[in-house]
Amino acid sequence: MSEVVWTIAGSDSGGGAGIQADLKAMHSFCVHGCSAITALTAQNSLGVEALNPVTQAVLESQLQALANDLRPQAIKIGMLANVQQIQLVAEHLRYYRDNWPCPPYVVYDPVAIATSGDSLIEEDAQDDIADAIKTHLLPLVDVITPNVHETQMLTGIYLIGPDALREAAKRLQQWGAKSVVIKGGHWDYPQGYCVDYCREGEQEYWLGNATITTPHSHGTGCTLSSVIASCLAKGYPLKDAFILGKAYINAGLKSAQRYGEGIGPVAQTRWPSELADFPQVIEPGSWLGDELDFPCAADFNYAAGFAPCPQQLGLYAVVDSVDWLQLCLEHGVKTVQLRMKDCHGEQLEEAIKQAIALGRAHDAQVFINDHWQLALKHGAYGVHLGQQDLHNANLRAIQDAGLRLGLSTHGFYEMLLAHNYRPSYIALGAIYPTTTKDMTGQIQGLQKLRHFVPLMQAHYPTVAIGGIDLTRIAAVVNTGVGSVAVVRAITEAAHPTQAIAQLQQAIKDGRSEQ
Ligand SMILES: Cc1ncc(COP(=O)(O)OP(=O)(O)O)c(N)n1
Ligand SMILES: Cc1ncsc1CCOP(=O)(O)O
Ligand SMILES: [Mg+2]
Repeated sequence: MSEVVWTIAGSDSGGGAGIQADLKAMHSFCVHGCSAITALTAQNSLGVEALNPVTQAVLESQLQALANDLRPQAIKIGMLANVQQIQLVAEHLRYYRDNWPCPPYVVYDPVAIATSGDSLIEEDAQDDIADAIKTHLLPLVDVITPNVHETQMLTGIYLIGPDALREAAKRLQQWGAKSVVIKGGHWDYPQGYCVDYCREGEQEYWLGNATITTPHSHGTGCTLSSVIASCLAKGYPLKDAFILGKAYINAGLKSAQRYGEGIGPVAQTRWPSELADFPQVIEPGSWLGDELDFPCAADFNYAAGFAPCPQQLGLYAVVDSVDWLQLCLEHGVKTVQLRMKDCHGEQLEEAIKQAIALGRAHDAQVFINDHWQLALKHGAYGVHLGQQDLHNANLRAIQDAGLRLGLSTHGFYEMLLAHNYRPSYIALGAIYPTTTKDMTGQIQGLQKLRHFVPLMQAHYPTVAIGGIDLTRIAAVVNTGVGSVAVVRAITEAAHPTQAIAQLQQAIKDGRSEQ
């Protein structure tokens, strides 16, 4: 059953923004959208002709009907036309928070001005509205998604550079919003780029892409916040929800069309699957990172990438000893990783040397986990690193020495971060629960793997890892993933050599069915 998401927002008679956009975006992300309408705006592509807020009773009755039967996993709030509506919605949200066993995520897009430049709040009450938002609504909001104008209107901070965005986001958090996404669509900093900022608790990250030039951008704010709400409802972390929202908007801007004589709507497409539509995670040392003055110590060459490895890595055995490594190689496994967590000093170095030599003797791809210095020293085929290692390892040295680099990822944000480095392969995990490693909160499931593979495999060899065994391997291979990495399916099998043969056969069978 799909998740339920509400939009509490205004109707746009022109069909491009408001609840019309929200419901279409929710449909694209496979959730069931419900609506409580705050105003029946009279709009077309040229502007807003009337606001027509509904009465308190009309709004109240819609919220009651939904609460009685269709409890949501997430609520997106858009246009609230006046102070009374803000207070009413806040009262309801407080009730859900205090009384429902699973209160919904609340995503608030503080719509104040339409793309046409027209106001969407009752103009004589602007200050009162801003005060009511801060006092009543923000303490109940998980994510607020203002654009630069709305951020300035709410905080009074003029957004001249990255530090001003940080300060404004902190201020919105002080008023109660847990996370803040500031949309850079109107920021144009650096020129020709759209840079968005997210502050989640104490953490911050920046996403950027070249500006997509089209006049037809009506409804982008409504759409982005609806996608974020839908993805939160589906269990994605905010980082991934934000990225999926950006990719959806980028794809929509690229195919936006004119309807009417003015500003057309962003197109509502489908779940994004083209890497070219995804934003870049901006890191220190990248061009955008330099433009934003991110402090940078390393001189990594982002453009150069890492040496390639075969597109289909096949069965990928991850083992913790040279004996296991040898057994796998002798039984035809061509991709093996030495993952030794409790071995140090000379013993570790000796094991790594032997593993590299065995890999060469069997003409196989042997990756060394974690110990990149020893892998470099002894000329390994490749190194496998986790996301945390990216900031400690000397990636430049690994790159210059021609070693392959495999990177772990756990979702869209980490995939895009990995993509910055142009690694030799990208792994996604854990697909299923596993006892080999604590992956609490990081179980991806098959559905996410189904999104990961088409996005990545035109660009990288892909690997699925975590909890995969003979009973699950067919479903995993069916996603089109290039390689299946396993630990226990081999090392805890009653007959490991037989298990290797069966796993290899399952991969072969799965491929021939594709
Ligand atoms: C193929 C493959 N994918 C992911 C991992 C996990 O690596 P990492 O994140 O470095 O965690 P540890 O393995 O070091 O616990 C992997 N080893 N192999
Ligand atoms: C190292 C690692 N990284 C993500 S899941 C995992 C463990 C996979 O082990 P198993 O195949 O036994 O579930
Ligand atoms: Mg590691």
